[in-house]
Amino acid sequence: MTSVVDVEPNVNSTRLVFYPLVIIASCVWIFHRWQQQSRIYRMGNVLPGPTAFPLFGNALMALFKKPEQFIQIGLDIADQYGYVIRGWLGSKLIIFLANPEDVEVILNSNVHIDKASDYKFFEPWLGEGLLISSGEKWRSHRKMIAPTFHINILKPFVDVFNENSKNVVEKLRSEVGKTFDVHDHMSGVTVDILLETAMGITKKTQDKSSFDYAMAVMKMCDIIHQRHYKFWLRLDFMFKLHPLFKTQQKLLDIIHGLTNKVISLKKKIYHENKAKGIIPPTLQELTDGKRSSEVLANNSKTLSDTVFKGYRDDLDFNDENDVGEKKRLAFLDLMLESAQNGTHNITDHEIKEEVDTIMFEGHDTTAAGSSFVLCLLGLHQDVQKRVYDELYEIFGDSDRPATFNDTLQMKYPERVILETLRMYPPVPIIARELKRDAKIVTNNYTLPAGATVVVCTYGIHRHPQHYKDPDTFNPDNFLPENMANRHYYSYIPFSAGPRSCVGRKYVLLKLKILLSTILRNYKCISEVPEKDYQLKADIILKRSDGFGLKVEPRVRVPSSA
Ligand code: HEM
Repeated sequence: MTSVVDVEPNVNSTRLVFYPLVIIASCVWIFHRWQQQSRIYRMGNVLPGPTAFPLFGNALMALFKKPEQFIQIGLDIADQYGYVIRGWLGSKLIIFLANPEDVEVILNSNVHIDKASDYKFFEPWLGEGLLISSGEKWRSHRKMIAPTFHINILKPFVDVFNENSKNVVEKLRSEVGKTFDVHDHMSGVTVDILLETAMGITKKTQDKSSFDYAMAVMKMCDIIHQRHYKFWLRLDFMFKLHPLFKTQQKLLDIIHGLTNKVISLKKKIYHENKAKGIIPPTLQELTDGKRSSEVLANNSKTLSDTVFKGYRDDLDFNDENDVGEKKRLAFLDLMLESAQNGTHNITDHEIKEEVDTIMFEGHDTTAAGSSFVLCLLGLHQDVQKRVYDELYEIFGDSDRPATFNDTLQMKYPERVILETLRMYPPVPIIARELKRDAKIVTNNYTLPAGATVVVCTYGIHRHPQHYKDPDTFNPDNFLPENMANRHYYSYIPFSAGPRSCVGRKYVLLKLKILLSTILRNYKCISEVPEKDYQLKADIILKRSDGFGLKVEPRVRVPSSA
């Protein structure tokens, strides 16, 4: 028989568990009811999407999943629900869009330009640089930075691209006969080129601090990636308790230390030169040709200029006065000049934020894009042969560096680059936060203010409605006749509209020079079929199995010889 004394502790412990559970369940229920009344909840639930659970929404779908699984999960959900899908991350409404007409409504708007809160992980590094800023600050900085990517500013970079491409060719000699990860080389050369074109730090003037900087940029990218897919690191207070936080602080000291040092040095030189009467050309002069008698015919339009002509951004409109080669100035020099001569009101701190932004945006995206191109060419030998033959027609068996005009002749290599960015867009999604309701084309849905809109670039690029055999690598997708009836927003590797990528022309020019130099010197071989690529989509699309490649020195004869 149980005594009264034995029963009491059991009853007490049951109460201790039972009452808090009832209180928690009631709170969840009240919260859920309150949420159901809210405008965003009512409007969000009009949209199709998987069943959501109180408190968690659809967040549990991501539990215990690896970043490598996200793309397939996304594609499966899209198969089930279509072009517009709603998801709840707790009480946060996320709307995924994959219809180019809907995407145009968002990306081509001057209203829906605010970045989603997920970009906040960049803040300690990039501050309020162009990538994450919004409102008037973004508008005025964009106005200043877009012209620094004018074709006249980019042309003198051809030498930088050539020199650094030659360096990669030299480094690859030690890899002949091995399978190696080509991304390491693409990442290294990209940082070197950025150091020179963004800050004016040449290979000759590079010292230990620029090497440390390059390493720090690569490691910072990795930390930010981790914060995106490890959900416990997303919370600031958890991140601050993690050892990665201390590492981040050290890396930021290195990165900001160098940017600040270069800015003060450049400013000093600017003032010394000014005292001697040496005034550098203004951005306006560089782009409209006032300081040049050399005027080239404006025949430098490429395939990409046609592909992107429906974007309606501010990059094509500023190339009208194409006046030929000019003095080479880094982006930082141009910003300092604009600040010093009073054309733009920008502080040293803001210049630092913009230089850091260019270093980030220009690095991982380009390294991933170029690594994909080389692996795909290694796999599709027929395509590589065609690329090489076209290069042979331009360069013969010479070892001369590429000129800007050569890049205009590289038609098939350009199609290869565009097709690679279609199948493997380095930025696989773009996220915006709606500050106002947005009416889209599909079913006339109204997306409520407060929602996060995710543009599914990867999904759009792989949709059979826009590309026949979307999973087959086919550079001829970018033949004019095949592009003619395609919606402009069915190809958006660089985003589109007012917030499109300012580095678009820079990167296409750079990739043509880098890749052609490598291919003129090596034959690439890759044995991993595309179906075995383990695609990892966090911020930048990469292969978690690495970008394995083999190279063989090339005998410079046409492939038919
Ligand atoms: C293959 C290489 C590249 C790809 C695929 C790419 C793609 C993109 C995309 C999709 C965006 C929009 C991001 C968003 O709205 O969330 C963007 C923005 C941006 N990109 Fe790139 N990018 C590349 C290279 C570069 C380079 C080389 C630079 C600079 C040297 C650069 C500078 C920027 C900047 C500053 C922005 C922010 C523009 C703004 O918000 O106004 N990008 N890029």
